[in-house]
Amino acid sequence: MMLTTDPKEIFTSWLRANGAALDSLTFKHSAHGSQSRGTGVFTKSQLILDEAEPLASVPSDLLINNDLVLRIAQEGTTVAAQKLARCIHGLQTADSVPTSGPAWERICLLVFLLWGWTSAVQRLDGDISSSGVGGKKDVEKGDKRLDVDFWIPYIKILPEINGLDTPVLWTDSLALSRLEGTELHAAVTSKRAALLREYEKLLPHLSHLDGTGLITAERFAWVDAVFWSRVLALGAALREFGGDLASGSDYHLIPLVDFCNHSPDANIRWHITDDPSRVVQLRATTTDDEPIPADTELFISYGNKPNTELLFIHGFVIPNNRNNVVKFTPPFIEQKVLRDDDEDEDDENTSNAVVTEDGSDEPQGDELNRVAAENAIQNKMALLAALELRGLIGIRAPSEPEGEGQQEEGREIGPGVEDPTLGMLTESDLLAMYVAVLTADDGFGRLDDGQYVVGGYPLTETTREAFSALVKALPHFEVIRLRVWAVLLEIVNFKLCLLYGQGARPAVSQEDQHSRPDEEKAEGVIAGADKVLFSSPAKDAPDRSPMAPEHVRLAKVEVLREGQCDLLLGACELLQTLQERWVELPQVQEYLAAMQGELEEEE
Ligand SMILES: C[S@@+](CC[C@H](N)C(=O)[O-])C[C@H]1O[C@@H](n2cnc3c(N)ncnc32)[C@H](O)[C@@H]1O
Repeated sequence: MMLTTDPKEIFTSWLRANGAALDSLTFKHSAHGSQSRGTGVFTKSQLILDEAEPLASVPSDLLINNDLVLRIAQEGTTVAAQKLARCIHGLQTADSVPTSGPAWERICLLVFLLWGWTSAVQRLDGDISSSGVGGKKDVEKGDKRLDVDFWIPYIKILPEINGLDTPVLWTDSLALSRLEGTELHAAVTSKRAALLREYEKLLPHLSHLDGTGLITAERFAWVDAVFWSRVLALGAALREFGGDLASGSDYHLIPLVDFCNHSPDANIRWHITDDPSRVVQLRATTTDDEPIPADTELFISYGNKPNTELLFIHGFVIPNNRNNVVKFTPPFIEQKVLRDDDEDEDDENTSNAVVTEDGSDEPQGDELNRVAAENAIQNKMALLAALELRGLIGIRAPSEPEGEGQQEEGREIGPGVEDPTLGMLTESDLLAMYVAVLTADDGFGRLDDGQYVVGGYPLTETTREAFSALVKALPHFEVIRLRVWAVLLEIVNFKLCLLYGQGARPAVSQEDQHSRPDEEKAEGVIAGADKVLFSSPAKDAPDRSPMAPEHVRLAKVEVLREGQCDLLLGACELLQTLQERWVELPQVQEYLAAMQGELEEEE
C-alpha cells in the first residue's frame, strides 16, 4: 500500500484515528479569484444540510490549550518535552512575563506551536537530535498527547508565512504605505514594534525549543498571526458543563474546526456539547430541502467584523462589507483649548507664564485654561469608564432609506425621528459623544465630592440610562445634538482628507520587474480591485498559496480604502443634512440668539 505524503490526507487520517468524526467533509485548497483562502472545509459528496445532524465533531483530547502545554512541560518524558519544559520554566520565572490570564494562555499556545514547528523542521532537515539520543526514536510511553510527534500532522497543515498575509507580515510592500490614512497604518506599526519587543524578551526562553536560530523575529510574528487567526475563546462555554471539561483555560486551538473559512453568509457554525468524545461539533445553520453538491465549501462566520479587523487579523477583506466602521477616540471639546494653546506657543515661542517681581513663574489666563481643560478631560474619561463607554467611537454607514415611504421619512429627518443618525452611531457611541461635547456652560461637570452634574442636576446613579435621561432633559438638548453633528462632521472631513490626501493612486515600486508603466498599473490596481481579487480561480490553483503577489495586497488595501471612503461620504452627506435641519429648530434659534445677546452685552 502506497503511503500518502499529502498533508491534508495525513491530517484527515490523524483526526479519524484520534476520535474525530468527519465522514461527509474533506479539506481542500480554497480560492476566490486570485485571493487564496488557504485550506477550507468542503463537502465530500452531495449533502442536505440539517441543523439537527452534526456534520463533524472533535473529542476533548484533541483540544489544545494552556493546560495541555503545562502538562507536557510537567509530565512529558521525551527530549522534545524536556525542551518545552525548560522553555516554560524560563518563562514562568522571568521578570515581566505574564504568568496568568489570557496573556499567559497566549504565550503557552505560541510556545506549543513553535515547539511543533521547530520539531517538524528539524525532522525535515534530518536533525534527529530532538527525537532521541543517538538517533533512537524517543517515544512518549504514557499519554501520546505529551509527544510532539503526535501533533505534527496538525502543525504541518497550518498556513506558512505567505499563506497568512496579514499586513503585520508584509515587508518591503508598497501596500503598507497605502494603509496610510486608515486606522490600520498606526495599528500595524505599533503591533510590529510590540511584537519585536516581545520577541526580544521571550527569545532567551524560546531558544530552548530549538537552539539553532530557527525562531527569528519573522517566525515569531508568524506564530502570533497563526494564533490570532484561529484561536477560539471557549472557556466560559466549557465551564458551564463543569466536570473534566471545565479547565481553567479560555483560549483553545481546535484542529478541524479551525480550518473553516469565513463568509458573511455562513452555512455552518461550531457548537459545544458536554460529551467529551465530541465536545466541539460543526453544525449547519439552517435545514435545507435542496442538496448541496459535492466539493462545495462550507463557511462559518468569524463575527460581524469590519475590513480593518479582517485585514489586520486575517489578511483578507470582504468587498462591500456591511460591517465596516471608522473609529476615533472621543473628541473631547476641551482638546480644542489645548490645541489652540499649543499653536499659540509655537507661533510666539514664548511661555504663558510671566516672571513676577520675586522671580517666580505664575500661571496666567491661558495656563489656567489649559489646566482646567486637562482636568475636564480627565473627569470625562473617568465618567466614560464608569458608564462602560471607554474605548473608541465608531461611525458606520448610515442605512439607506428603503422604498417610497421610507425615503419620505429620510427627507423628513428631524428631532422626532427615533434614530436620526440612521444607524451611523450606536446608542452607546452617541452617549460617548454627549460626554465629549458637554461643557460647564451646559451645567456639566464634576463637583469636589466627585459627584457628576448635568444641567446642574446630580447624576445620582452612574448608569447610561440616568446619564441619557439627564442629557435629554436639558432645555437646550437639541443644541447638544447639533454640537454632536458638527463635531462628527469635522471628524468625517478630517478622515476623508487623510484618505484622499494619500492620493487616489498608489506609486509603484521600482523593484517590480514585470511592471507596466507606473500610471497604467496603478490605475489597473484601483479600478480593477474587485476584478483582481475575484476573477475566476486559476484552473490549477496551487495547493499551498505562493507568496501573495504585490498586486493582490494592493487590491485588498484598495477594497479597504474604498469601503472607508464610501462610508465617510455617506456619513458626511447625512451629517450635513442633520446640521441644516437642526440649525432651523426654534430651540436652537432661541439659544443662538441668547448667546449673541450675551456677547453683545459683554462688548
Ligand atoms: C481559522 S483559519 C481558516 C483555515 C485557513 N484557511 C487555513 O488554511 O488554515 C483563518 C484564516 O483563513 C483564511 N481565510 C478565512 N476566511 C477567508 C476568506 N473569506 N477569504 C480569504 N481568506 C480567508 C485567512 O488566512 C484567515 O486568517
